[in-house]
Amino acid sequence: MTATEGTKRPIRRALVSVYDKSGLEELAQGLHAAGVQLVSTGSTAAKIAAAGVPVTKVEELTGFPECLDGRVKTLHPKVHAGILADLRLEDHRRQLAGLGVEPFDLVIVNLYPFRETVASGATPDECVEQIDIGGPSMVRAAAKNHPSVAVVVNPAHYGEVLKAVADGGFALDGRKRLAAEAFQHTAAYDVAVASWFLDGYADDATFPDFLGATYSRKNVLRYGENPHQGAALYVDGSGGLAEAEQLHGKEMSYNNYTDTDAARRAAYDHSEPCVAIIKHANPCGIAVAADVAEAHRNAHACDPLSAFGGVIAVNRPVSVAMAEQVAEIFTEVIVAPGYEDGAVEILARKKNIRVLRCPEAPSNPVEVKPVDGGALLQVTDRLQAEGDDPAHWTLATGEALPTAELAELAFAWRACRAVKSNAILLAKDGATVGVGMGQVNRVDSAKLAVQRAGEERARGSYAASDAFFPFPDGFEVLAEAGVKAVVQPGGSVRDEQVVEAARKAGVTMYFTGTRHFFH
Ligand SMILES: NC(=O)c1ncn([C@@H]2O[C@H](COP(=O)(O)O)[C@@H](O)[C@H]2O)c1NC=O
Repeated sequence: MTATEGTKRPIRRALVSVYDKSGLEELAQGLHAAGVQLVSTGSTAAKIAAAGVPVTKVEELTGFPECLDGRVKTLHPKVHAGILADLRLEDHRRQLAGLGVEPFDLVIVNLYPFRETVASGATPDECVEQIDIGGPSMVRAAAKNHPSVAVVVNPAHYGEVLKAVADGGFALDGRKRLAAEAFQHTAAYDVAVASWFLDGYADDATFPDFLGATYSRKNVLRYGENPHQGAALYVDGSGGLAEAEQLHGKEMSYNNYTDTDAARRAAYDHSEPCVAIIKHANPCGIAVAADVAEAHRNAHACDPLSAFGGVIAVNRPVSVAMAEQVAEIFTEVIVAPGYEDGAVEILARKKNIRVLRCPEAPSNPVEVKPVDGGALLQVTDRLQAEGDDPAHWTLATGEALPTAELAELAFAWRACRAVKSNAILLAKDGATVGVGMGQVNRVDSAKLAVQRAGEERARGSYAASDAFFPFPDGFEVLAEAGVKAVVQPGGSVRDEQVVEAARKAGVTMYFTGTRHFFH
């Protein structure tokens, strides 16, 4: 560190203009007690004065009234020259003196609550009024001029400010840190405003011209997908898994997050109580039932070998009965919208299981996937297509299924979506019994599903294929195993051959007209 970097700049004059007035009185009193002169805007100044602290109003400084409903308050050369003068330069100091402008050493600003106003459902005009103009201008000016000025955008730092003032001011590294935070603050603010414009005003809003997203680091993870990869978790402020409350267990790992995300995606695809058990982003079991304990038993029974060390997601609160079952099985993570009284304590008998509460269902309307040099944006697949409703399926061959059996096939279809392509899934009694995932041809996925189910469970099961059968061979594997019915999108140039194979085998086949690749 050079002498200049270590040298503190004393704070004698501060500009304070804050929307969020928490901690303001204590701050103003502390600054005043340390001999700092305060200059402030409208209601900030009023609150400071009410706390018994002398304060100069910005309009007294500028000689120009705050006007246009607050659209112009601090946008004045007397304010901005006072913030932007590089006090290391003799020439800037001389110019300020000539202009009769006094410099600011400290700028404390926080902005109009634009995002909160949008979230409240306010009208476009009300939202526009909450686009702060003067605030970001001061923040950016002060942050640019961090060699001379300290800028504070977060009331959580007021204690640190008072301490620094008492200690002779901030050193350069402290001012730089505050400046970086200030630019992050205004950047995130501008992204929110820019994104809102696209949503509200652009005609092709689904695929905006500009894709802006800002994240703040929540925590650094031990490592990434592999131990030689560094990793950290970032949040976008919308809640969800990234901000789930951890009620017990070891720190979440990178792979825990990706598997938990996949598990929640699978569990929330069903409206009945559902449990999904995931390993390496693929299901080792998904089941729906009258209650979560039964759903868990059935999901676990699908593939108990693979469920060892799995990640469990539930779309309902975890009951005590379910917690007792889970506590018997080595489980990496369990995530649910809530837990019955006593359930967490039961789960916590195992030291390492990570117990998460995440009240909201997954809700991202779009998915962004990075690719080299850019990103792909797509509308999230939420089983929202017409073909996801059995009422819209086409009977390709065989006897139409009675309602209860059609529901079995519909469960298989919905569950199949959670399986990495190529996906073949066998289900019985509202539970998966055999899952074939991630193969580069559909025949192998079918073989895997049948092999995992075993002869007995495969016979009479209901099968789903995430995409059409390009040839009859994949279907024939299922027919030989004795499946009762198959649902698949249809649409292959060889559909006729596939349907003919089903007809010959006496297997009912439905077409959905909808595909659910998942990569
Ligand atoms: N227009 C301006 O010149 C201006 N200067 C500061 N502000 C904002 O006004 C707020 C503080 O105003 P008040 O002290 O009246 O509560 C702050 O959030 C600050 O960011 C302004 N408001 C909006 O742009």
